[in-house]
This record gives sequence, structure tokens and C-alpha cells, in this order.
Amino acid sequence: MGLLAAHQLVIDVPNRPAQPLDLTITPGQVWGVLGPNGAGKTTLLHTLAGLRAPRSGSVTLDDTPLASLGRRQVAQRLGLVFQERMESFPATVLETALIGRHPFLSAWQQEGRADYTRAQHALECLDIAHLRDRLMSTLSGGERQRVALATLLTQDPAIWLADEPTNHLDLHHQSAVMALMAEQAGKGKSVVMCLHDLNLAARWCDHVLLLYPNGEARVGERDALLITEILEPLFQQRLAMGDIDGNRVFMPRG
Ligand SMILES: Nc1ncnc2c1ncn2[C@@H]1O[C@H](COP(=O)(O)OP(=O)(O)OP(=O)(O)O)[C@@H](O)[C@H]1O
Repeated sequence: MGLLAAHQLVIDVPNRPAQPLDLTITPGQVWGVLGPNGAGKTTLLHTLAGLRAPRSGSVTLDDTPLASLGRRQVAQRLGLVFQERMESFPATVLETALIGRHPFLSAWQQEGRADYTRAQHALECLDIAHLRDRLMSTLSGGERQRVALATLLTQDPAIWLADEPTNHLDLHHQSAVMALMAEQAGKGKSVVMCLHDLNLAARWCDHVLLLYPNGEARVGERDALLITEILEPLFQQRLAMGDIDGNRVFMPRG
């Protein structure tokens, strides 16, 4: 189904007081996690993915505690794009995208025709089909980012967690990737993204989680929370808010 929930969750950020968080992300929603550097956005995303233990509380996936599921079971339903990636062995773009199918293959099972078709389709969606035989080590930052997203699309999980998915991307590809996220939500996926760009969040997210440096969080619908009275203290930055084609836009002031 793709229901991800946090119950009295305290993420494990060193030297921070406990701030329990309750959160339910339902299929079809696009969430933006926003907050200043060091607020704990990546830690939260990794905790929601089960890659990092919480200090207390729990995360459930379709009502089952994440901690009681095996990594493979989790990976069949939940995928994550990391902010930083290290390629540990030489691989082409296509081979990397095919890693998205590994949770669905048994040990030593080769990828089949359907897996290749999915991966090829994902490369086309991310506008990198022409790079399919290139080694990852030869790619630009934006090209690597799009391969990471193509790998997630090849995996095709019910829950998409992405840590700054527009990192390194030019304007056109930022917009295309956000549209892809919204399209996936339209197909019933749950999408959670850490974002630094308020304008992308305002344009593409329907819910936001605002994370404060002391661990407090505000959770709710985009239009209620993306207002200057709330965002200025969050970012310690004066802001001007405008409206373009019915979308809120924010500009730093002074
Ligand atoms: N292993 C660790 N040891 C000590 N402190 C850590 C460790 N991992 C993370 N932290 C600290 O936890 C805090 C939250 O880090 P996190 O990467 O989650 O923040 P973030 O909101 O994603 O930041 P950014 O916007 O800069 O990416 C930071 O102050 C970071 O220095």
C-alpha cells in the first residue's frame, strides 16, 4: 500500500533534547522536509528508511514496525536517494539503474528482459538514455543525480524518499524531476523529499514538515505552513512572498 508513519519518533541527533514526532504519510502525498542546515532532515529521512535507529519511538510501514522487517522486504516497498553517494566498483549507467531491481531478484539471479525494459524506460524518463554505457565515474554531478533517480524509478517502490533530489540539477531538470515526483504521487506513491528550495516546495509539495534546529517540528498542509511568519524564524532570514500563476514564491530580503 505505501503507508509510512512515525510514532513518537525521536531522531538520534547528538546532544539534542528529545522532541517526539508523529507523522503519517499516505499514498498520493508529496511531502517536503524543510529546515536550516543541521536541523536533522537527512537524519530523519534515514530514520524513516530504517537505515538509522531512532533514539526512541518507531516507524511503521503499512502498520508493521520497520525494525521487524528485513532489508529486502523494506527495499521492495521503500526506496531512498541519498545526498552523497560513493560508487564502490566500476559500473555503467545501465548497470547502476538495474541495481533498483536487486530487491526483487533472488541471490545469483540475473536481471531479466522485464528488468532491462524498466531500467531503459527509467533512463529515458531521466533524460540519460544516451549515457547508458558510460561508466559512472565519468559523469557530471547532475548526470549522476539523474542516474540515482533513474535507479529509484527502476526500483519502483511504493514509498519514495529523496534527500535533495534536485541537487546539481539545472533548472530544466529540477523542474522535470519535481514533475516526476508529482507524477509518481499521482500514481499512488508516497513521496518525501528534503528540499532547500522553498519555491520548489511551494510549487510541487502538498504537505511540508518544518524541522527546527532544536528538533521541534511543524507538520501540515503546504498552504498553512509556507508563509513568511513561519518561514522567517525557521530560516533566520527575512523573506518576501509573491504569487506567480497561483503559486507562492519566496525571495530573500535585506
Ligand atoms: N555521526 C554523527 N556524529 C555527530 N554528529 C552528527 C552525526 N551525524 C549527524 N550529526 C549532526 O546531526 C545534525 C543533523 O544532521 P543532518 O545531516 O541530519 O542535518 P540536515 O538538516 O540534513 O543538514 P543539511 O541541510 O546541512 O544537509 C548536524 O548537526 C550534524 O552535524
